[in-house]
Amino acid sequence: MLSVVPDPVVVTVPAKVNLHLAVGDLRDDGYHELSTVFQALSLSDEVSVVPADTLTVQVQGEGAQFVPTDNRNLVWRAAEAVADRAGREPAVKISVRKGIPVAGGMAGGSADAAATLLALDHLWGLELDRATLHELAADLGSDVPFALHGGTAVGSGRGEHLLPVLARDTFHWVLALAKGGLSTPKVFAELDRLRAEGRPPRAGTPDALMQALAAGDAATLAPLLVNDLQPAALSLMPELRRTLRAGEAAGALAGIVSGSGPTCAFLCADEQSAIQVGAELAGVGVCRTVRVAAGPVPGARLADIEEGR
Ligand SMILES: C[C@@](CO)(OP(=O)(O)O)[C@H](O)COP(=O)(O)OP(=O)(O)OC[C@H]1O[C@@H](n2ccc(N)nc2=O)[C@H](O)[C@@H]1O
Ligand SMILES: Nc1ncnc2c1ncn2[C@@H]1O[C@H](COP(=O)(O)OP(=O)(O)O)[C@@H](O)[C@H]1O
Repeated sequence: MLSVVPDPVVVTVPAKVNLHLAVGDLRDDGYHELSTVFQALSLSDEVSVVPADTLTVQVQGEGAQFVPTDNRNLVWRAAEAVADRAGREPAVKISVRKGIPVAGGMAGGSADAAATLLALDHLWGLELDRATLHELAADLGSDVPFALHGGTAVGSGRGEHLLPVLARDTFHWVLALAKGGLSTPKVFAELDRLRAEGRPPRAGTPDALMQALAAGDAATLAPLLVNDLQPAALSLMPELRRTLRAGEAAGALAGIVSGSGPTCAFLCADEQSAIQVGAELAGVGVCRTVRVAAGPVPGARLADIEEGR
């Protein structure tokens, strides 16, 4: 008898950069109150799911050797959460192809979790509504709802309450991927330590930044990029100062640490400039590798299997 191997459900999901990241005080639940503007970038992971006897996870691609394949992987937890909601066993094989740097401040694990929610919803024909997917996402991590959402959005609370932001046109970025990673909780803890010593200053409101986004004006946007976690990331990884200086010297409009770092994101005037900045930055040895990306792009979405493969 012929056994039919079902087609996998494949979802692509973008990385994010925080254009504005204002970190409030530590809350009783161990999280910091955030006010952030996220933008989804054209650097993505791909998550495939296929029915299997038991839940397994495999990871390949960029930094795969640093990613756990057991229940510490966010895709594992996402699968259990959807299965629980559907009242069934999480009997699937999940394959993750990483393009987003691991522990890079670009929310790769969160992206994979969001992709898994969408993929299993489709595989199991659940037709969960957006609100349910969002609720499952927020339970998995602060950045997971944005990975579902994509585009450009303001996040509040832990980052899980989202409102879309109008961004005209496309912005062009160069990403400098670092040699190691930074742990998100350690970077927040370092910020608390620096603040206890009375430094550094806190970001204000993102009103002017939102106007620059609506106008699609990269030159106006550049000096408004701000990240309260940057001093903490630089304190833990001082060599990032050189990376930031090198990107600006290469012609970027501005450079910023992405989220909790250590990836540095450089906003460029246009695509041509991004290609030039990327090439120059790659040549000066201040990072492991560079990527050119554009944003905003949509959130997690089913890959078009007919056309794509
Ligand atoms: C900093 C940001 C900015 O977008 O992203 P990354 O740069 O890590 O990608 C996020 O807030 C990270 O979100 P995410 O990586 O999902 O974090 P979570 O799993 O929810 O939290 C991990 C840990 O980080 C700290 N944490 C996280 C979010 C927050 N608002 N306050 C915190 O203090 C807490 O110690 C928490 O236990
Ligand atoms: N699917 C996943 N992809 C990447 N990292 C994951 C994943 N699941 C769990 N992790 C763990 O989460 C940590 C943070 O990863 P990641 O989401 O890539 O970075 P960040 O929180 O800086 O945006 C990693 O060091 C890894 O151990």
